[in-house]
Amino acid sequence: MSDIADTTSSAVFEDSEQRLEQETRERQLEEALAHERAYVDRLYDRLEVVREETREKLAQVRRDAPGGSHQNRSERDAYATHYEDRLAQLDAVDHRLVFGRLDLDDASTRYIGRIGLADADYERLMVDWRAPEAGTFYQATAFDRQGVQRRRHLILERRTLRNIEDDVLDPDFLDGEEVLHGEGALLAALNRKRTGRMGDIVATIQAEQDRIIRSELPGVHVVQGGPGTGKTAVALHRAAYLLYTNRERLQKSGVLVVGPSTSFMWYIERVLPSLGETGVVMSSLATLYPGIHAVAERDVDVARLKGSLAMVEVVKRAVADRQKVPERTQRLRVDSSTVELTPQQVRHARDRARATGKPHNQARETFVKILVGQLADQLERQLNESSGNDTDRPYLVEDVRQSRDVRVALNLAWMPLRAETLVGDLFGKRHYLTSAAPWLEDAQVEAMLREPGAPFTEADVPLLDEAAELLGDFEAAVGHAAARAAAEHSANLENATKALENVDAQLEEFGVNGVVTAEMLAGMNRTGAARMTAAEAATSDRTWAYGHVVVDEAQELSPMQWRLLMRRCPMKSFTIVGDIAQASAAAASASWDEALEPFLGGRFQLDELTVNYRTPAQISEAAVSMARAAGLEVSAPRAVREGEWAPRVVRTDDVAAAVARSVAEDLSIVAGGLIGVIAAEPEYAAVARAVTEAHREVVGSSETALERQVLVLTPWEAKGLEFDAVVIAEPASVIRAARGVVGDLYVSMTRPTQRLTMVCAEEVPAGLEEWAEDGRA
Ligand SMILES: Nc1ncnc2c1ncn2[C@@H]1O[C@H](COP(=O)(O)OP(=O)(O)OP(=O)(O)O)[C@@H](O)[C@H]1O
Repeated sequence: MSDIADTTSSAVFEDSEQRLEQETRERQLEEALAHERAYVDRLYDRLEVVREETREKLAQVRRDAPGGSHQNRSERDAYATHYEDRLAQLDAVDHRLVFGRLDLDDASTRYIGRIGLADADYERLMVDWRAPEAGTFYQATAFDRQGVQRRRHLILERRTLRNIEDDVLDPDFLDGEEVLHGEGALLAALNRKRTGRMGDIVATIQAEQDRIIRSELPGVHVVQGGPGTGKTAVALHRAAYLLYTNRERLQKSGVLVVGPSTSFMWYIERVLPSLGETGVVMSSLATLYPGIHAVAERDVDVARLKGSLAMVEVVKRAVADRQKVPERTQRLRVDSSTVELTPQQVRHARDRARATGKPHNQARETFVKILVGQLADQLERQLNESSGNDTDRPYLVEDVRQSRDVRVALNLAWMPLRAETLVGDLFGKRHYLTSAAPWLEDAQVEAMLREPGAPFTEADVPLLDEAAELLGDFEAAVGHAAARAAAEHSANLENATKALENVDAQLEEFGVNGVVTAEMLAGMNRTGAARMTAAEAATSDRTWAYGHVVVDEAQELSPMQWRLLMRRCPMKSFTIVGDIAQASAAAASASWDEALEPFLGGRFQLDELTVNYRTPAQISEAAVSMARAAGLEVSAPRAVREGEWAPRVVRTDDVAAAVARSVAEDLSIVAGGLIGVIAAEPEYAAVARAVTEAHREVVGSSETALERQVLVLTPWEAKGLEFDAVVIAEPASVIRAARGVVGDLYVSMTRPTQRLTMVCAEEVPAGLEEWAEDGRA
């Protein structure tokens, strides 16, 4: 009895002790929250002041009367551009402005946020996450404190501080205080419902990711990592980091971010603006050639052929084929006379033009000049013989140039060409293709040929680029309008340079040099009132040399696509992220060495990411089991979350209907979450119809609207994306559509953050048997 009484009283005692501890913790948390809220308010007040000052300066610039010299106008434009960009940046960082605080060994504190802020007396209030002093926020650990005693995560929702989360690295720091814990900043971020748009991860970048983000600029960094390891997030944050640390250089030359598809670019397009970086060019593989929006290449054999480096020679031959020597001597009328053009003359002129080493359209000038000169000689001789008088040579040359017969003959031999015409003809007219690629088998020729005028495909894009390199500038070759524009541009450039000499000194007060370059100003002048950023200028210029290129889902690139990208960045400064195991494009390489060797030799640095932040462990396990059963080598990253739901394999006779039912279930379970329905070609139409009929108001696709709660996508479109729940229609068919390779199914299975359902009428793919349930009616 007394034992029981003892136990009870000690339990009561423990209970009250625990309650006391709990109360102390809550009080300390409230006090800390109150303190931090006051600081957060101070930061927002300061942001508002800086914003107001910038607005005022912009208004002032705009108030200045229009007119004045060209140089004055350029100067004003430069200021206006700068203030507009600064305002856009200040607006962009408003949401969750600050997210960290460090307490350091020297008893100082340091707040970490999206930008740096100082008060009116230049006292630092907040450090930009990219500044060297912010590095320890991501890197310090209990084993390697780097002078950090406590790292505090400030968890904001828009402007409001909701919670704090402490990592105490030095136990002495606590001095009787409790460690304050919330859900955990990382888990809170990972458990958030997906919106369909990727968000930034500045507040919770993990140490292995931070090391890659902050690595030095030069050279090529390849980041290999399994699904969900944050490759995309890391690549985009690295772009923001590089823009911050190499602002002067990269703002002038620009940064290009390349991803596989339009849906993927749409998914990631808000990350950099949310980090205050707007001047980055984003392009899918379909839009890398200015002015062309290519369609998918449906035939995998054709994609493989067009992606191979053998195409370099094919394009070269296709251009050479357009420099033709006629079989017979031609008689050409020039006014009332007739001159003769022999095949030997044409061959000789062609060889000399080729020997200039200039591109086709520019070498043509040499070709034309030689032949016009020779024909003028003939004409001169004839006229001198008949009249006995000397004729005026310049007039004769002009007569020859103007002769219709001469123009036709020279054009037939060496026509100025656009890349679009060359590549369009190459696949539109059999004789061009068989002449340029005599090694092709008949079936390959048949597969590559298409209706003349058919749209260009993604696999054509590098060929267009290759052709454009060999052909040179078409406009300059055919008309003088372009030459005039170029002269005007160079005059603008001169004015702009002068204007900038004045502007630069004054812009330094922002600590930003070369925000607007002479090139940009000249570009602005070119487009009249419309202002043009380096990014905009770069987008329309195929020959633009970017300062850095980020390639995402890089495992998909064909050798020809790599060749194009290398041309876009002659400095060879790249961040390349991908997962070789996820490759599905026909012309993709089997390893990073194989992909990059032809362009870089072995000169690249390979880093690896090892933690999966997206897919719960249970779902990852099923995906890895399926991949390994099919013999696909996958790196299986460690999942940070266990997950609430096991993956389901539902057996059915009616795939489309069962998919629609699963979507209904997911809609009710992950209420408000995002649902991805993934179907390969054969099922796609029926599935899209069934899902749309059942959930009309919330369904979208890449063809209709991506901003919907339920998206129906092909495996290719789903690449790189993520959803709260994923329903895969007929996995066996996804494998078949990828010609038996399970990479696409593996990618599709690793898209969910919470739930995965696979609906099968056919056989359940090997490795997934243990998850199969019989849902047949
Ligand atoms: N440090 C982090 N903090 C918070 N979220 C993170 C972190 N790292 C990654 N994530 C989240 O994990 C998810 C997966 O990241 P991401 O899409 O970059 O991975 P990935 O490696 O490119 O994936 P995949 O190759 O499968 O397309 C995203 O929602 C991303 O925001």
